Amino acid sequence: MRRQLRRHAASVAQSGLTGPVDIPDPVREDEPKDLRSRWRRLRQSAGGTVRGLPRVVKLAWQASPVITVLIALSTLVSGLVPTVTAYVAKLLLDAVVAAVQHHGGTGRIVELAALEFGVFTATAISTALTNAAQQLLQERMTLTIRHRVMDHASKLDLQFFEDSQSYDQLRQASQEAPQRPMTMLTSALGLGRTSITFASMIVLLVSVSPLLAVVALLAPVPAFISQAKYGSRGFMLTLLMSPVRRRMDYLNSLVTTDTYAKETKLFGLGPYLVDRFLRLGQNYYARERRLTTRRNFVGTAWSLLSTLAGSGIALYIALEAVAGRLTIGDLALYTAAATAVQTSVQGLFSGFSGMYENNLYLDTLYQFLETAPRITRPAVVKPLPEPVRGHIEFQDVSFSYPGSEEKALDGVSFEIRPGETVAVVGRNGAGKSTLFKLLCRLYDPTEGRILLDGVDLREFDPDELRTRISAMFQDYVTYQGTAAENIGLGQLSAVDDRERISDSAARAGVASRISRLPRGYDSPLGRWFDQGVSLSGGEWQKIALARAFMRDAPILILDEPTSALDAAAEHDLFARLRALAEGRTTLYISHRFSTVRQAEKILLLDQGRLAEEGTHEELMSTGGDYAALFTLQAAAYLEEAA
Ligand SMILES: Nc1ncnc2c1ncn2[C@@H]1O[C@H](COP(=O)(O)OP(=O)(O)OP(=O)(O)O)[C@@H](O)[C@H]1O
Repeated sequence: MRRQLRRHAASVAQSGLTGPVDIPDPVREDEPKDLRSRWRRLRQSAGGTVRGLPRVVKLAWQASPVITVLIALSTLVSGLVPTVTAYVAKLLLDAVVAAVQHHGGTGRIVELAALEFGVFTATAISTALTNAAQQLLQERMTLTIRHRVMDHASKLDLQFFEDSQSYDQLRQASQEAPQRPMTMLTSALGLGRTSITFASMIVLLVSVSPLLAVVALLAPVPAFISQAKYGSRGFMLTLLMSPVRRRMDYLNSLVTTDTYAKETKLFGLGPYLVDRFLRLGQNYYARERRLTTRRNFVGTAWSLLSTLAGSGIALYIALEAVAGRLTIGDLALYTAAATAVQTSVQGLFSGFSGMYENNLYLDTLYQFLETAPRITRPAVVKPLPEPVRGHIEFQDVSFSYPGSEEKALDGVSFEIRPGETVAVVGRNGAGKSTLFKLLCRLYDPTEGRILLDGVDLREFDPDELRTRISAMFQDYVTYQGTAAENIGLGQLSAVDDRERISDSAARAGVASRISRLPRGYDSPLGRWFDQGVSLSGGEWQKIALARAFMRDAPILILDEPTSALDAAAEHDLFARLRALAEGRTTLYISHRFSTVRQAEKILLLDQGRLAEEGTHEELMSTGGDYAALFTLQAAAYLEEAA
């Protein structure tokens, strides 16, 4: 079923922004015709349904053994309650009839009434216990799972986050899955409770009349069949609709989120997006309505058959009671039992389908938890040299992103001496950021190797290695925290070290701006929280730079550090870069050649290959691509100046 659904999901309304809003019918696979293959299919889906159960029980046990036992016991009790209640009611009725007929003897009636009171009290207590236990277990299990998901996500490779399929898995695992194990457990408990009621009722009925037991069992079959048919269609529809719902959520966020508001207004997208949302919603509703109406009408027709059979039997029993072959109590018992059996058959079905659906979600959760990071500590860890000198060597390094044929880096070799300042340049998509990611060991090269102080990066502990690198990426984070936190997070151990934080801010050229904030370093930044200060793009970039400067690491990596800075701030930063980079090996990416020329070495990448390497003067004199690009930019400035 999953494969089928995935096929359809892909064909629904493409990107969601344009294209058709129709929702195709789920195409059902050819139904198996012969009995044996039907049986096999039933077994498969039943197997798939209960597969997840042991894992869930284990989770519940880990979350709280006491509550788990309590829930199991109360399930047993509440499963028996309807049968015991029906039986006591029968005894009571029989006693009443006997008393009426013999005019007197109310002692037994009082006893039975007391027993009935006892049963009701036990029911109320067990229901209250079950509810409380379920709520508590829900909280604990959700917490346990969210913690496990978060913990696991924090250990996964960057690749996992940059790949859309696995990222989807993560979203599902963190948003959908945490509630599922408890829902699964609740379904399973419901199933257990219903099974107990069902079995005990049948036993009770057999004791009254085996024929009645058979009839009571057969009467709900038509209703069961219609439930099964429409129930599974409903589930398929829900899954088929999930990409549609996701699209609707996306459209909704485009119109209601601050970051999109500017463009939405400027391009006049509001009415268009609202209209798409509405059309998708109407389509969705129409499908839902069709299924719901059919399910209810056809379901009712089928269950009328059951009602007919049940009423016939009730009449038969009534006549038998009149004839004195059955008691009034038996009549009452049958009525109660027939209703209970019918409800439990429906309960069994919905329990099964609920478990089936939850199991699909659980599969995703476990798949996610089983994903192992590839970039891990080697079996034999080489300790990092003390101190790290920062001698970097790329030896014939090639790299393709997973799932991509193209090489983002292709046979790149170069060497950077300790303490050298290197600029990496090249057109968009040339592979500059990729080179940085490899150096931080966020990915491993597909071919070749990268050496730090003569040792392959893969021989170090990756976490240790990263503590020796300060980096600022192109898509730096703007944390919704105070100015001090935004900077201090660059070196967690010094997050409270105000002196170091203000020193880093000064180096990034943002100290005076922070001092002008209402509460200085304690001012909250960003608009998510009350009284947060909105910074400009360039100011945020300086904060990110300050964060990179927090770490006193031997390697400094800056990916377009001045892309949002004004000309004066950029000039100021590069004028000080020498001092800032003192004693560290520094690599930076920049598209502005005025800032590149002062680097001790320039690497020009072109479509993943290292096309040119040297100082500004050397590259200018060779008259290659660098010289051409430099002249192009310089000419533009000169023209403007002229
Ligand atoms: N996560 C990714 N998955 C697949 N391909 C990627 C990924 N990131 C980048 N690429 C591809 O790798 C190539 C190099 O990208 P990279 O980001 O290294 O370029 P860049 O030189 O930094 O470009 P820019 O100057 O635009 O920042 C591009 O063709 C890009 O499409």
